[in-house]
Amino acid sequence: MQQHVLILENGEGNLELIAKLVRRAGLTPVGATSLTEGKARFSQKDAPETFLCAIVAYSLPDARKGEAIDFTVKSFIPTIATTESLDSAIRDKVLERDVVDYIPKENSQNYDYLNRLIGRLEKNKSTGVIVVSTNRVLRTKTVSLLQRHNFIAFECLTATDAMQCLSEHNNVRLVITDNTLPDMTGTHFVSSLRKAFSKEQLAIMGVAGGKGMLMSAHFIKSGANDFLRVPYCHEEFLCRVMQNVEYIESVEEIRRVANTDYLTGLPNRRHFFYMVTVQHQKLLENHALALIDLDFFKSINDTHGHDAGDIVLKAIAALIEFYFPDEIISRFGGEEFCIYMPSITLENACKRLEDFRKVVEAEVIQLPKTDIKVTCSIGVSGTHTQRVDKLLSLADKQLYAAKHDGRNQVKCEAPGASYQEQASLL
Ligand SMILES: Nc1nc2c(ncn2[C@@H]2O[C@H](COP(=O)(O)OP(=O)(O)OP(=O)(O)O)[C@@H](O)[C@H]2O)c(=O)[nH]1
Repeated sequence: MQQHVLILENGEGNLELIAKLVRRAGLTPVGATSLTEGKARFSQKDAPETFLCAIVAYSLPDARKGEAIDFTVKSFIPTIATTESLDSAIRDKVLERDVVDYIPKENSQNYDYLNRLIGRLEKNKSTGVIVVSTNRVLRTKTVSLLQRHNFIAFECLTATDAMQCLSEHNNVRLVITDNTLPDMTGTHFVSSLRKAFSKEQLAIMGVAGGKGMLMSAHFIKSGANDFLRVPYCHEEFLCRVMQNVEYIESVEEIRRVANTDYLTGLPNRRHFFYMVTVQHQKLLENHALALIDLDFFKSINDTHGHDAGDIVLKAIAALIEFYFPDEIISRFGGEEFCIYMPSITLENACKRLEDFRKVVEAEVIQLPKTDIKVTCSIGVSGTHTQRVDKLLSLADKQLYAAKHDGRNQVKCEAPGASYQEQASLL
């Protein structure tokens, strides 16, 4: 919804540079080089809500002392102020206004920070941060800074409340905790949090006042990712928060990429095994595993080209996702997919897979130059075993039989066959 960013910058050069960053973030810049022009451009838009934020120079030709910042703040647009240099007098004037942040445009790294900040403002809307402190002033100030950056901020007075809040909200990426809590010390709280969440799953930032130098080391040794002494500087606080949240997100992204098949977006083979073994530590008696393999896929590649083959694989993956939304699915590699159904009779599994085979057979897949249809062969095993690899090799045997008997069919192992009987056939 909020696709626009209002940019009020000094000169066309600065305006274009920042507009480029905004476009790179997938947003639409609405730019002006004076306050008068900016007001006119703003009034052409429907409402402040259509603006994700405004990036506004402290000094413009017709607004030399921050009047443009006052305008955007009063218009309820989250405002990022820019200044020509790091001047402490101007910094104070900027920060006394209710801005999201301010960026001195003195070097390229500051533009990099601005770039990250624009991206964060959108992402932060779904990112939770818990602030734990009995100090109302500290809590209120911290929450207000977080909200300026669009974070979802939760206030907690005790470690127990914070634990409860964490269990209720799976969007929390950072916990900021004071050291003096009614039910335990902050450092104890950190070490107990670490039993449930690793440093890569949840960032923790300790905050404490006083002059003692040991508190930061104490927090970090207890498992905190970071520490900040109060009263803290506005900019340092926001930089640290951003850095900690970005760290958690980078690890999440690396994990996501490592677990996902790049072409279809389905979980890959390695992640499939992880999900089956972790989510179903004890495999139930009634369960089934199916291997789905496209028929004559090589000839699709040979006839229509490799890109067309990719389109077919993506189409089949989308069908699997649609028809098996609650099962564990995976692209195993090449033109082979796997489905694990943790709680189903073999008979019902085979019925569902036969229905799916018919869906694939009927599906018309659009390629750039023509439409094609494909078929698939499916092997299913429902043997009661705790070993996924055994289940897989039994399903593979059925798949081999389906291919051998003419393809485009589902083969299920004999109902009630024991694992030993099936294994002896291998
Ligand atoms: N387009 C595309 N092709 C792939 C991909 N991965 C594997 N392939 C191709 O999939 C084809 C698999 O061929 P085969 O193993 O001979 O199987 P088939 O032609 O489907 O024959 P049957 O399984 O016996 O019905 C090979 O040509 C691979 O190059 C991929 O990611 N994209």
